[in-house]
Amino acid sequence: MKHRLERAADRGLPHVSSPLAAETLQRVGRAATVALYDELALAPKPGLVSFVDSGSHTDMDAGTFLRSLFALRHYFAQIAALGARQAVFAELEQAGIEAERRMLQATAGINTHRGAVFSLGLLCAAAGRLLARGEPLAPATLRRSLVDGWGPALRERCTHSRDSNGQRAALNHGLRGVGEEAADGFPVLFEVAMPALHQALANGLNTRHARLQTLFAVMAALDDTNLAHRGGLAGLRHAQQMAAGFLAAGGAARPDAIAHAQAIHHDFVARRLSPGGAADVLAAACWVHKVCAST
Ligand SMILES: CC(C)(COP(=O)(O)OP(=O)(O)OC[C@H]1O[C@@H](n2cnc3c(N)ncnc32)[C@H](O[C@H]2O[C@H](COP(=O)(O)OP(=O)(O)OP(=O)(O)O)[C@@H](O)[C@H]2O)[C@@H]1O)[C@@H](O)C(=O)NCCC(=O)NCCS
Ligand SMILES: Nc1ncnc2[nH]cnc12
Repeated sequence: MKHRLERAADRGLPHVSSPLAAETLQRVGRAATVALYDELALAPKPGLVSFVDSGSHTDMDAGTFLRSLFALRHYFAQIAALGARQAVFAELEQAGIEAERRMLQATAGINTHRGAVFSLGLLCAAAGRLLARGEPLAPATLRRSLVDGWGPALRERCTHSRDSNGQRAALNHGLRGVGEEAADGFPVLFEVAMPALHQALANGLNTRHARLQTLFAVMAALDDTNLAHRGGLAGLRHAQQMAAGFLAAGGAARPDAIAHAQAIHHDFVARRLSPGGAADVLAAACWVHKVCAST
């Protein structure tokens, strides 16, 4: 039985000429909504919102995220279709800005998925671009499609500074923000998260534990500007060390992995830390895994 969000996403398909391409683009967009739901549903997640609790957040809960996902249900198929017709970067950006506006309307101004609108949106566009060329979806081809299609525009965009939490954290601490990650074809996604997810599944971990392992691998490696915004450089480094400690102790394969992750969750809540960037990379990894297996 399909989830309500999946059924709603089915109706959001922009016009494309070939019925086969239309169906495939729809699947790509729907997979993004489902991947964001998968990220939300994972628990425990250090400092992050799940169906169990709101982590380090006082202004939002799982219901806020569900409303945001519902508002975004048409966007991912729309931007995949833009990618399929090799739209210029400004068109992708405009679609992202409009989606972000719908998100903020649905959440009464709370930022639930700004990073995901950007990152997963770009990945959906890269998938559309590949499908239009008749190429298969695989992690390496997706990454190449993104960099070949919009890498120079993304690099150029990084040179414009904006007044945002992420930009300020990146500038103050010399970190790589989401813009640089995107311009380089999301190295942490493709070089850390995807290998971690594949290895965990190959080792026989179930989906929940494999996603937990992936989240911690990402947290240990990513310059998550959300962590730096709330906790300064010390907060970011603390979070990275906790994640590295979890992995070094055996990670999600350890029998008491859930209890260990839960203890780190409590530590992050006490410090008001929230790795929203790592959460987005986990969702992107779930999406890559889904679309590469199903198209
Ligand atoms: C390019 C934009 C998305 C803006 O990026 P910018 O660099 O200006 O910074 P932010 O506005 O801070 O947003 C960046 C979001 O990206 C996620 N993120 C952070 N670090 C990384 C990283 N290293 N790699 C990948 N992704 C990263 C993160 O998003 C998630 O967390 C948000 C929720 O966290 P919360 O703690 O609640 O955050 P705040 O409200 O910021 O603060 P508090 O006061 O509560 O503490 C949530 O968004 C998650 O998704 C960062 O937040 C953008 O401005 C832009 O250009 N948008 C329009 C264009 C567009 O989308 N185009 C799409 C196709 S081109
Ligand atoms: N589950 C979550 N909780 C808080 N911030 C997030 N950003 C992306 N996913 C998130």
